[in-house]
Amino acid sequence: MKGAGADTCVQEQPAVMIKLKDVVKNYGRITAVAGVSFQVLQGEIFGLLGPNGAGKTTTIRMLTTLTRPTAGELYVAGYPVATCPVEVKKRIGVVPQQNNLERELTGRENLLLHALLHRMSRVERERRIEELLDYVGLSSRADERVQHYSGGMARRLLIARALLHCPPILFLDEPTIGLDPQTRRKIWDLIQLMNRDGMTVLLTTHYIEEADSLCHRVGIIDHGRLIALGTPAELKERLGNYCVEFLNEQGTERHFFATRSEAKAYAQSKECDTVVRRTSLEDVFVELTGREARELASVQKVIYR
Ligand SMILES: Nc1ncnc2c1ncn2[C@@H]1O[C@H](COP(=O)(O)OP(=O)(O)OP(=O)(O)O)[C@@H](O)[C@H]1O
Repeated sequence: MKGAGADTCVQEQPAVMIKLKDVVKNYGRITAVAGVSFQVLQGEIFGLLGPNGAGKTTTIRMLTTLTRPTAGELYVAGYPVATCPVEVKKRIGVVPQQNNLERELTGRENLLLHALLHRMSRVERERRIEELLDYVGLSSRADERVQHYSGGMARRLLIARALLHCPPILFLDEPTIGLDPQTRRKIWDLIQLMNRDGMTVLLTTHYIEEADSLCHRVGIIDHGRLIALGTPAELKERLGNYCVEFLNEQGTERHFFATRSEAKAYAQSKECDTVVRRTSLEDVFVELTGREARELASVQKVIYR
């Protein structure tokens, strides 16, 4: 017989905040998303990684009610996106890849405009705008026009705008693209801070090393298909935790091993110079997609006006 105490100690499962089931999106003859299924749990930072044109933005657009899927089901905060778009919109913040701030308005005015669209009361919006300007470090520049903002400042304002109505789920499409390393680090710190405050985060990125250290789980998407899903540690382990790397006539050759001693033994058997190192998430990405993430990041289009 179960004691009363046993019932009170049952651990609650974290809620599923984002769910996709067999989602397809066609644009005419182009299949942008080709049957993707995965879910994101409450409090997770989930990274969607993939080369250009893999289908990441399309996936975010469907989840955030901007594009309808051709087939499949999407749920956000427990609501079906197809039939409850208003309920979904109330519960999500979206940081788009493109800077769509009002350039002629100041940072504060941009936030005010968004607060009015969300029908926030005067008291609430005034409090929340000040709070968020402080949170993203823009209080002293809040009354300057956005056209004078740097790329990093604009990105921080986009994040503040997305958080204005206190959504429990945040979508960020390439939040650090085109930013210098210090600014990128600041944005990632901010994402971690928001996550510590309980927010569920789904983001896309080309900076694989950042996803490696920040995302609890990642999904790798290529040609519209999810080709790997797991924690960064799980994905690296599947490939082999140690890598032996050396140059041949065609370029860099990499071999993966479960243990350091196996990797070292292999390296010693080679006659050329070799490097033995821990496997990175970028190795997983390159092995699965056949493309170098660094090359992809360097050919990104400039997206800030
Ligand atoms: N509105 C559209 N009309 C036609 N084709 C589209 C449209 N939007 C996206 N596509 C195509 O769908 C595919 C997936 O595009 P998507 O923008 O989702 O990729 P992505 O992974 O976000 O790429 P990136 O890293 O470059 O942002 C691409 O082939 C793209 O050209």
